[in-house]
Amino acid sequence: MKITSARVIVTCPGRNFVTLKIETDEGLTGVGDATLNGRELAVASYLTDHVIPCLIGRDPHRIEDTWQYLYRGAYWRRGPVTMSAIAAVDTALWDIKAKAAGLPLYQMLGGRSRDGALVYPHANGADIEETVDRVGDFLAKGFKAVRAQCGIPGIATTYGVAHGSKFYEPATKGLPEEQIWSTERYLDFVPKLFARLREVYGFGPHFLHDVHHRLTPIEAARLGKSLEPYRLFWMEDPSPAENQEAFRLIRQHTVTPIAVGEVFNSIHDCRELIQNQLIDYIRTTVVHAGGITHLRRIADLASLYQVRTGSHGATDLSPICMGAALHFDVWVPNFGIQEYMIHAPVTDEVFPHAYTFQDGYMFPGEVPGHGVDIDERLAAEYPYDPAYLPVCRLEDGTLWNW
Ligand SMILES: O=C(O)[C@@H](O)[C@@H](O)[C@H](O)[C@H](O)CO
Ligand SMILES: [Mg+2]
Repeated sequence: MKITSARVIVTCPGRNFVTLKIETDEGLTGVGDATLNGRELAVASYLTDHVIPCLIGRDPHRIEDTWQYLYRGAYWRRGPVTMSAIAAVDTALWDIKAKAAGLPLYQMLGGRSRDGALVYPHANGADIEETVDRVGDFLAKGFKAVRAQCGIPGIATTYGVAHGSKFYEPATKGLPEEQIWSTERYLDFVPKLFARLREVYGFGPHFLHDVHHRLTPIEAARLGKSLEPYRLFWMEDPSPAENQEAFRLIRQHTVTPIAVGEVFNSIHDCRELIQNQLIDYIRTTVVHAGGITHLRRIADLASLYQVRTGSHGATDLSPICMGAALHFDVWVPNFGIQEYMIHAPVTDEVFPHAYTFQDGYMFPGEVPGHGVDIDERLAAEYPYDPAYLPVCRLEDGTLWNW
């Protein structure tokens, strides 16, 4: 089999997505997600201008060799743009390989380790009682784990909380929105949210919380300690992780489990965190961490240290990434949980998919490949619409981590 053509499809059904479609001389096609929120066209150009010309004529079955060719062959290694582009190729090739075998992708990875993947959605509200109600809505739908984020008194805009009645969505149209942050107000407030959630729902459901890189290590340690009575499933991204060693300080102070890695793109970003057992869950994804081929390497390293997977699954990762992730999740031995921030109906229409949700779990489906496609005719009706992630400032104007 040979790759005869490949193209990038940029579309905005509700939000922007970048998709790579690879075609072969045997009529089999595969698709991969290449979406990098707020920097979409950089990956589209990387693929169109620099990667696709190298793919034509190659054997699509040689996934590992193609991965190495694009990683080592570029000379300039790693980084979110490069690794998202490689991921798109890798995902599309796994899709083709599984379709050629007539098998769902998880069978190509080694078969099922479990029936379905435990998932968590996002509940958010302007105040504690609204957040408690939103969590209740998800529990009523059968979810067994829910992430809770809440507006903080005295801060106009809080990470993870919707403006008005619209669903929360990270990127906004126009130039980056500026948000204000107060660590002091946040640290005082968050334990009250989880105290109330445990009071209302008891200790049956799993609760998760995303700090979104806002704290210094000692502040993160304080938050972890103050949340211990509420037994969170995890505290996510408590502090920026460029300095992996910094997590030792957090770890020494608290037994609240820690999840990190949605912004990582390489095994080297998390090697020390994993080998020193400074985290409990690794959140690298198919799209931003070099595809299934590289994610598998990260998960295997993590398994040696009893670190489990908890892949990023926000709406800015396309249904193609979600489909591929679910095949990975039902296979990977050291699975923890999968994020499932539910896509808008218009997104689902453009990306028809075989995956389903039932009683707190998601199932990748049994169709050959990863089970997600793109309706190109419909996609063309939603042209690219530039949007940016917000930026964050402290109350005195200092630029901070969003
Ligand atoms: O855990 C999460 O889902 C978040 O951290 C993301 O929504 C993140 O803000 C976006 O993916 C950024 O594009
Ligand atoms: Mg996050």
